[in-house]
This record gives sequence, C-alpha cells and structure tokens, in this order.
Amino acid sequence: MVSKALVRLVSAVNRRRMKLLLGIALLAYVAFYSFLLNRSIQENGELKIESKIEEIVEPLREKIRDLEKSFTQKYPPVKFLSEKDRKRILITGGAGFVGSHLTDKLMMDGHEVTVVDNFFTGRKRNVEHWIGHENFELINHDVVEPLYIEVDQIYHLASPASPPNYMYNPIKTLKTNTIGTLNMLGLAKRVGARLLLASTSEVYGDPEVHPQSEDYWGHVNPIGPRACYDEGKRVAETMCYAYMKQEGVEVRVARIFNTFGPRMHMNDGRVVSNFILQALQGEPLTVACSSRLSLTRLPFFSSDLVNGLVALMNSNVSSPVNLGNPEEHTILEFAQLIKNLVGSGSEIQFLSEAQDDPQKRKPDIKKAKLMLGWEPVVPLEEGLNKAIHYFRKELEYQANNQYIPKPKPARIKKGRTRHN
Ligand SMILES: O=c1ccn([C@@H]2O[C@H](COP(=O)(O)OP(=O)(O)O[C@H]3OC[C@@H](O)[C@H](O)[C@H]3O)[C@@H](O)[C@H]2O)c(=O)[nH]1
Repeated sequence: MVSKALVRLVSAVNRRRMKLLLGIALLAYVAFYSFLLNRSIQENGELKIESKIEEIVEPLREKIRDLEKSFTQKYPPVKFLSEKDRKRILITGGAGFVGSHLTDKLMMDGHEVTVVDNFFTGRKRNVEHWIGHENFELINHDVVEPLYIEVDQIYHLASPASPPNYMYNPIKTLKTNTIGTLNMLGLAKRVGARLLLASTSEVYGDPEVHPQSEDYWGHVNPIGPRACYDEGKRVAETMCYAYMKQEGVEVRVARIFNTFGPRMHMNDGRVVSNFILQALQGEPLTVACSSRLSLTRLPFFSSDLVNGLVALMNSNVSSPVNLGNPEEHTILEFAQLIKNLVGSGSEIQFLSEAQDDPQKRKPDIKKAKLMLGWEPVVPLEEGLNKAIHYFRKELEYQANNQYIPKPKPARIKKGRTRHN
C-alpha cells in the first residue's frame, strides 16, 4: 500500500517536473528564437543603412580620387634648377598673349615667376594652369602704381599692343608706357634687377627706309592716333637708357615686329586674329587698303618671339634688337593664304586705310642673328594652322549662349573714352 502510494507520488512529482522542464525549454526556445530574430533584423537594418551610406559615399570618394589625380597631373613638367641657376622673374603683362607664353617657358625652365597684370587685355585663363604651383605667383596690379617686390629679372611687357586696344584709351596707354616703365625701372634699380623692355617696330613709325635696322631713328607722327603707343614706347626706350647711364641699371630692349599665335584675344583686332576669325565665321576678310595693295607685314609665331626675348635677356647686348620675320608679303596675299588654310568661302573686302598706318614694315634681323644666334624658325603655315586651331576651339568654347566678339579693324573709337 505504502509502496504504491510512494510510486504514485514520485510519478506525480516527475510529471510536474517534466512539465516544468518542458515549460522552461519552451520559454528558452522562444527567447532564443526571438533573440536570433532581433539580431537578424538589427543586422539587416544596419546592413541597409551601411549600403545606403556606401551608395552616397562612393561617388564622393571617386570625386576625391579624380581631384587628387588632377592635383598631381595639373602642371606642365617643370625642370629642376639649383638655387644658383634659379631666378626670381617678374613678367609685367604676364597674363597677356605674349606674356603668358613667356611665363610658360620660364616656368618650365624651372624659374620662379611672378606675373603682374591689370587684366585690361590679359586674362587669368592664359596662366590658370600655373595657379597654385609653388614657383608661380599672380598679382592683380597696374604697373602705373609702384610695386615693391624682390626679383632678379624683369620682363616689362605690360601695355595694350593691338592698335584698337591701345587707341581705345590713349591716355592710359601713355601712362602705362611712361609711368609704368618708370616704376619698373625704379624697381630694377632698387633691387639690382635686369630689365627687358618689350618695345615695338612702331618706334620706326611709317618708315622711310626699308628694311628697318636698329640704327634707324624712325618716322613717327607725334600727334597722330598711334602716337600714344609709338611715342609711349619711344620714351620708354629713352627712360631705359637714362636709367642705364645714370643709375647703372642693366637694360635690354626688344623691338618686336608683328607677332601672332594662340591666346591672342578674340577681340584683339590685329590682322592675323581678325582674318582667321572672319574666315572661320564666313565673314568678309577686311583688308585695309583700297588703292595701294603694297601694304606689307609678315608676322612671326609667338614661340619664336619668346625664344628671342629669353636669348636677349640673358645676352650682354644692351642696345635695341629687332625681333621679327624678315620675309615680306602684302596684306592681301596674307588674307588669301589664311582663307585657303581655313578652307573658307569668305570674300575679301577692301576698307579705306587707317590714319598713319605704316605702309611697309620689314625687320633687318642681322643683329639678332649675329649677337643672339636667333631667327624665327616656325614656318608661317605651321604657325597659322596652330592659330587657326586655337581660334576654332575658342569659337566652340564660346558657342553656348556666350558673347562672341566681332573682330574690329584698326579704327579710332568715337566719343569719350575712359581713362584712369
Ligand atoms: O582687319 C584688319 C586689321 C589690320 N589690317 C592691316 O594689317 C596691317 C597690320 O595691322 P595690325 O593691326 O596687325 O598691326 P600693326 O602693324 O598695325 O601694329 C602692330 O605692329 C607691331 C606690334 O609691335 C604692335 O604691337 C602692333 O601695333 C595694317 O596695315 C592694318 O591696317 C587689315 O588689313 N585688316
């Protein structure tokens, strides 16, 4: 009896325990399952957020990689120059057509270059590929105001150079070439720098001797429309030699004849840029001579000029040197050549001659050949094709709702002009 009662009690206890154990096991299972479920939901959520972040961040990373790449590939190759050979060079007008090519050459040769420009005809675009380089500095400054920096050489190019540009504001042109040159000579004297003046074939005026050698004194109308530039450059030369004689400043004077090349302003107004733009746009080529078709010039390419300037600066020739193309063509022949190279159907239109337009111009470059070993080497057609390519790109670049300036023939603007 007793044993039966005991067996019943034990089995009742066991059943309860079994139930309890089962209950506990069930609870544990539910808890474990919900734990797993929670974790996977959380992980899924995290994964989703992570992938969303990744989606946003990846393009940014790519942009940073591109930027880093462009930073490292940004500059044209620059030679290394030892401290002894590296010069601190100032180029006034260094953002202009010629100045920017000179900047490129001197930077690539490994010098430290400071460009000063008031951006009247110069453009930041011409030198933007150097901005940020440790050897390069760009200063927005007008040479009519004094400048205090430390340099070893000064290439003084600042001045509008095309007839429409220098006639636009004759007083400013005079100030730039006189006060501006005085300021740069004063700087050269103070820091002991050598100064090269970018003078011009226009110091010969409408020449009475042909070709023009450096000892020709010129034939300039001192009160004509071109006088602001012609006389401005003549007095700039006079100032150079006064500073040389009186103060011992080392000077170099380049008399630059007609030049052309990429980076000429679309609105420059000189014959090459005018004819190329007119030919590309199917407009008449404006040849400025109706009666005398003997009007002559032959421009030379910008890289030849830059090489000549550097050779002169580093020579021991302190007297003026002509840099130009000794060949000679009429403006009409030149118009036809450009028309053919562009493959343009433009007509040729004859305009009346501008006042005091020099009739004939041809440099005698014996001195440059003898003393600098320099002469132009870029064949005319090769240079013209490069300029045509440049202007074609410029037209494309400006095609989208942009103002495309029409080239202007050399004429004096009517009305009051701004001067400061
Ligand atoms: O559309 C045009 C522009 C110009 N011309 C003529 O082409 C000749 C050359 O004219 P440019 O305007 O190119 O240059 P210029 O020779 O008058 O002056 C130039 O000379 C030497 C540089 O040092 C000077 O910076 C620049 O003034 C001139 O006879 C001019 O009348 C045209 O027939 N058509």
